[in-house]
Amino acid sequence: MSVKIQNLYKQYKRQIALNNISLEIEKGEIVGLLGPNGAGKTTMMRSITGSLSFEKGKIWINGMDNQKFPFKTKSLIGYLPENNPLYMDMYVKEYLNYVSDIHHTPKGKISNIIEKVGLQKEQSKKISQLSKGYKQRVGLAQAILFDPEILILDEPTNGLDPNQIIEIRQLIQDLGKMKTVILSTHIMQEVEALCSRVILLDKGNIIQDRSIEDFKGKYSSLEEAFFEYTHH
Ligand SMILES: Nc1ncnc2c1ncn2[C@@H]1O[C@H](COP(=O)(O)OP(=O)(O)OP(=O)(O)O)[C@@H](O)[C@H]1O
Repeated sequence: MSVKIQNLYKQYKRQIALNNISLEIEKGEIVGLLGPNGAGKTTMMRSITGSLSFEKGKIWINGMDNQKFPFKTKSLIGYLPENNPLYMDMYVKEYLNYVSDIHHTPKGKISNIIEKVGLQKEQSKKISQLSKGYKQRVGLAQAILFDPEILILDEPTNGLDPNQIIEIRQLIQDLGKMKTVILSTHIMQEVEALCSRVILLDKGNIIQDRSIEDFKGKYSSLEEAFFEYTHH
């Protein structure tokens, strides 16, 4: 099992963000993590990456408890956070060199990754000078640079133009052939194009966890299914 969560409970002051959720994700799955605003998606992703502490429950990454083995489990996960925090004053290559140092990755891999995410023409620019879509590509590059087994992507195509969306989706699809991917998005087309399974969170609870076909069920589209499951 790539990711296993048992009875995960997280509360921010009086706000329950995750209410005893449990799930298992197999190696090689591309799972769509859906839910209305405030459902708990980012909280769940940050808990898996080990960047957020939680009150109750356990998370295992490749069988290792992520609270007992924070360094080892972190080294298995590439994470593209929602707001894609980057060092704006750094140049693209300089930043990727820096990330590569942190993960002790061979420097030779950087040019390969730059090519993979389509940053060749922008690689000598300062990050602050890049368009939103290219900043997103730098975020993806840092997430995959150390070849993690698990990728957690929070709205990866947010802010990209239609051409870039197609390219990045293709990249995610390719990555999904070798890796476990957890993808949070509000774009149902993206879920349809990439995911085999959907996990739907609402108010901190998992209200659906099934194959994309079963999730769609009797509804005419994923949008309609989402609406029916979450509109109360
Ligand atoms: N640092 C925080 N302090 C207090 N409450 C928080 C904090 N972070 C999140 N929350 C609350 O926890 C709940 C879950 O938030 P979370 O960001 O995980 O939702 P989300 O599903 O990622 O939402 P979105 O789709 O809007 O990004 C929300 O009610 C949110 O207001």
